[in-house]
Amino acid sequence: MRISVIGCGYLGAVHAATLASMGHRVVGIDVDAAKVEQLGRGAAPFFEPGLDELLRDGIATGRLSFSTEFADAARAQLHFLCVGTPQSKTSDGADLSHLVAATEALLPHLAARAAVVGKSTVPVGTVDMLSGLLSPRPDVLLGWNPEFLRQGTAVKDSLVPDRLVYGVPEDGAPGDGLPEGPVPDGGSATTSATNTSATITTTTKAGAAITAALDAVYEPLLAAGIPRLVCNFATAELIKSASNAYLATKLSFINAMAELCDATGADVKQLGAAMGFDPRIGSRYLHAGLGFGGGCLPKDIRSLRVQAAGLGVNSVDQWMAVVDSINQDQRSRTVGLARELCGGQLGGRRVTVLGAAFKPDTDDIRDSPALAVALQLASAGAHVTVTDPAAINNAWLRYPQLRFEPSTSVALEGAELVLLLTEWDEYASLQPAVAGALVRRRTLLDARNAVDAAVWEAEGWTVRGLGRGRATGPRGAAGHQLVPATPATAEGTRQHAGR
Ligand SMILES: NC(=O)c1ccc[n+]([C@@H]2O[C@H](COP(=O)([O-])OP(=O)(O)OC[C@H]3O[C@@H](n4cnc5c(N)ncnc54)[C@H](O)[C@@H]3O)[C@@H](O)[C@H]2O)c1
Ligand SMILES: O=c1ccn([C@@H]2O[C@H](COP(=O)(O)OP(=O)(O)O[C@H]3O[C@H](CO)[C@@H](O)[C@H](O)[C@H]3O)[C@@H](O)[C@H]2O)c(=O)[nH]1
Repeated sequence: MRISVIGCGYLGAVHAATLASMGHRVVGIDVDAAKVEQLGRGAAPFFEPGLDELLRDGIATGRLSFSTEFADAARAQLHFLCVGTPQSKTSDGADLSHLVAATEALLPHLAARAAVVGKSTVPVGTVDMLSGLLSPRPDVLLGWNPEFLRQGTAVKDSLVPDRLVYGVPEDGAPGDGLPEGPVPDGGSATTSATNTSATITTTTKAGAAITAALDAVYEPLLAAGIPRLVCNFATAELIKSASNAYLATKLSFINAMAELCDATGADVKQLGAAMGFDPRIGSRYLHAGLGFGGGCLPKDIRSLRVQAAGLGVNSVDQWMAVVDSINQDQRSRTVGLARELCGGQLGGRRVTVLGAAFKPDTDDIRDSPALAVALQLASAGAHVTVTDPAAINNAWLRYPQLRFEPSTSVALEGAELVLLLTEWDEYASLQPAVAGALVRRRTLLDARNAVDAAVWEAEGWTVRGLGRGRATGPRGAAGHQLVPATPATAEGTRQHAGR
């Protein structure tokens, strides 16, 4: 099928490349000329394992191209909207201006009976709003197909997703005005609902047509048995928001338990592992630490809050507020622990931060917990050096006030405190003896609970994690906590009493 992908960022570029790998002819459209130029050369404009190869293959076969011109999407039978829906600059809600702009720019170029399918994460009601924008073209199909890929594993997640969700028009809903005629790519107008028992059979003509079109797009995935659920627009919009809200809830739950572990001497790693053996709970997203960041979870739970509050659903509003607040607290708790490990005074201390990306295997620094902590340490007067295997350029462009160093070894030189804030493999597997020879004081705040503290302590390090009980230090040694330059602050004492 001829397909366009509008918006070629972390989601769209991967989506375009994987669709081309499935045999479709794909044109990616983006307003960012530099990004388009890079993608057109088969080079990913961001760090995503496996993407470069997929782009190169797609371009070499002639099936994949990129452009800044919406007119180049005119031959596509199906258009995927993948533009950003960031947090609004003026509220906690989602900024839908990119979606509106992209839809308006696409409108004059839509072929007869083309399909427009959104993948961006949106608040409930967005599809109805876009349907209004597309009303001059009642022949055009509209659907919503939320995406669940994770950065760092985006290629694999796209090629082997857990499920496919199709939001389609229901009886009488906007977008159900499909006139008589063929549907894109010769898809049948009857819905085949054999792929999953969870499929809701749609009876509307437009619903059947968009389902058939998406079935044609995802044919190899459906053939491999990937579950596919067909539902109305509101359900599709909410499935995505609810999924991210649940993941965020699980993370804030285990991080709240980590605080309880610190207050009681329990160990959150053992606690999470033991809980995870229960299949009703599951072990994933129970890794306690500095908390979640990125371009998705934080803004999506805030958007959900705003939606729920607007609808008078206070339970969800309050729930998300607590999840967000626990997550933010992990950052200030980490700064407080750093202060404590520096003897109550961060001013003038040489601190090395390992990690700038919001998680390993990406260069994305959107709402990065690591950088939020680094900034707080710097504003408290510490001399902070940040290192990261992939995200230094992005971080430096965004926060030129911080000092960045690409080499881990150089970054560690002379450090009085090391903070492990993004658990890249190369940090989790650092040799404590090697690192110990570089630093001034062997004190590690492992805010991702990534290293084996006992191994580090055996090399003379004082190691502190989140939720690992009380501070540990090398056996038989006095430890390496700094003597307070000035008495510990009231804030530090209050925050960390009982740990
Ligand atoms: N990043 C992920 O892992 C992921 C996963 C699932 C869903 N999502 C959702 O997908 C959407 C995109 O997220 P992202 O992380 O790829 O964002 P991103 O910022 O990396 O990419 C958005 C792209 O859209 C382009 N763009 C903006 N306005 C445009 C316009 N009018 N026309 C054409 N292109 C335009 C930007 O230049 C940018 O390249 C968001 O709604 C996000 O919540 C993201
Ligand atoms: O046990 C864990 C797992 C994750 N995290 C943190 O949680 C955040 C989010 O991680 P992850 O979900 O892997 O990253 P994303 O790429 O942001 O993916 C989420 O957001 C995407 C955009 O909506 C969705 O498509 C994905 O399904 C959803 O997992 C990161 O800061 C991680 O460090 C933890 O602290 N502990």
